[in-house]
Amino acid sequence: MGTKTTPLHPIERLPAELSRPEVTARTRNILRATLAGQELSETDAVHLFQVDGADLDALTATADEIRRRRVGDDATFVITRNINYTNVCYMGCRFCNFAKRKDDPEAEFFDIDEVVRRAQEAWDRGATEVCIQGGLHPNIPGHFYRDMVKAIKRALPDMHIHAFSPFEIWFGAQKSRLSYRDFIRDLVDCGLGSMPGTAAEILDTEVRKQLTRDKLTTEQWVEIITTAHEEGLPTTSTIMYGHIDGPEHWAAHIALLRDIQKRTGGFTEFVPLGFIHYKTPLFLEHEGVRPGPTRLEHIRMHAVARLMLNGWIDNIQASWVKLGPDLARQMLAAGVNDMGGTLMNESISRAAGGEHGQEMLPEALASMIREMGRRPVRRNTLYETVETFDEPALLSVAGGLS
Ligand SMILES: C[S@@+](CC[C@H](N)C(=O)[O-])C[C@H]1O[C@@H](n2cnc3c(N)ncnc32)[C@H](O)[C@@H]1O
Ligand SMILES: Nc1c(NC[C@H](O)[C@H](O)[C@H](O)CO)[nH]c(=O)[nH]c1=O
Ligand SMILES: N[C@@H](Cc1ccc(O)cc1)C(=O)O
Ligand code: SF4
Repeated sequence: MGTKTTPLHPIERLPAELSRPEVTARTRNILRATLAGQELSETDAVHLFQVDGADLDALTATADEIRRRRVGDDATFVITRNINYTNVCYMGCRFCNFAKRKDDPEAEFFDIDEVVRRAQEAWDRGATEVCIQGGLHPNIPGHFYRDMVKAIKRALPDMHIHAFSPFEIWFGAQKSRLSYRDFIRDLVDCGLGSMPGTAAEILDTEVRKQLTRDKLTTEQWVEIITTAHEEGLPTTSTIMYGHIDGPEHWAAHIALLRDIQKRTGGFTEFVPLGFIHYKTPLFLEHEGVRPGPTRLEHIRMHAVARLMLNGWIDNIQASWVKLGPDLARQMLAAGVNDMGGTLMNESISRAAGGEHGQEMLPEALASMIREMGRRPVRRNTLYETVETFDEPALLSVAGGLS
């Protein structure tokens, strides 16, 4: 773990967009240095997070080129089902409208049989993964997490269980009176396959104080993620952006993820999660909170992440449930090589007013990928190929993004 991965496509190619006279010298120099293999600094990332026009075209073309060199033209997705076993939660994150109180008519709690039933249904529909996350329900006993993992594995030994954010790990460890390490080790022994790197939001103390009362601190998030990686448990990495945050926070957040990856090598991917604002207390009750990222901010986030994480995290995922299918597809030209999962069910974005549905069928994801001139590949959670789609790619590669 922690070793730089070797590029798949070492062929050098300078994107034509870099030579256009309208591109500013600063942007051109940063992008050339990055293409030559130099690490993108936080300061330069902050600059790139704000570029427009020809500079933005040069940024996306560079991200696209680095994507091609690192992972080629395949674009992946996974058949997975979200199981949000409870929405009962008292942590009071202001950006979250998923959480409900116990006596709320919309409060939900699935017992373990129901979780297994949903996993079985997913398996019967071709899923290789279940993505399990939930609220921090005060009545959950510490052994609930291990019982759930064991019950799914008993019924479906080959199902990959991608479950429990660092915040749920914090909660479960506390309830079980175990250290993070012992709690995680036990879950791995029971069959946990990987963890979502959610609860990251913006890894900055000041921003976190405003987003949420009691959420895990930056230091605790890093400690739990690092412990998981040390125990051989891979995790994803995420950022939730477009509310009270800005370019400095984004650059520092991704630099922190890069530092962790240099030490552990445990991140499978980076997933930018645009803030869905509509029904959230954060947006409705506070002045000056932005209504999620703009289209250009989405493009810059995926592109700059590709550049900053070059050589360290090869998979940059677009979340269709946050972006919508149209924008998610466009991200494939801005550094993205993964379209995430089919999901089957989705409650978190929907509760916040998200309008992009609950499920994307494999055929729909594959045709989005083909429309961008790329080859669809169904993967498992660990990015191993499960199925390739051999129809010839359409030649109509979409043009510039800005
Ligand atoms: C809802 S929580 C579930 C797991 C656990 N309760 C936790 O907080 O880690 C999972 C993640 O959903 C994301 N999320 C919640 N509300 C959101 C919103 N309005 N827009 C975008 N992402 C959101 C956050 O990144 C959060 O960490
Ligand atoms: N489950 C949600 C995802 N992505 C999860 C991925 O599909 C998959 O579990 C991961 O790629 C594992 O490798 N993204 C969202 O924005 N919302 C979800 O609910
Ligand atoms: N994409 C995350 C999971 C996730 C789930 C729900 C969300 O609202 C956001 C993200 C992961 O696989 O690690
Ligand atoms: S983000 Fe997670 S911890 Fe925070 S309120 Fe929502 S469900 Fe609870």
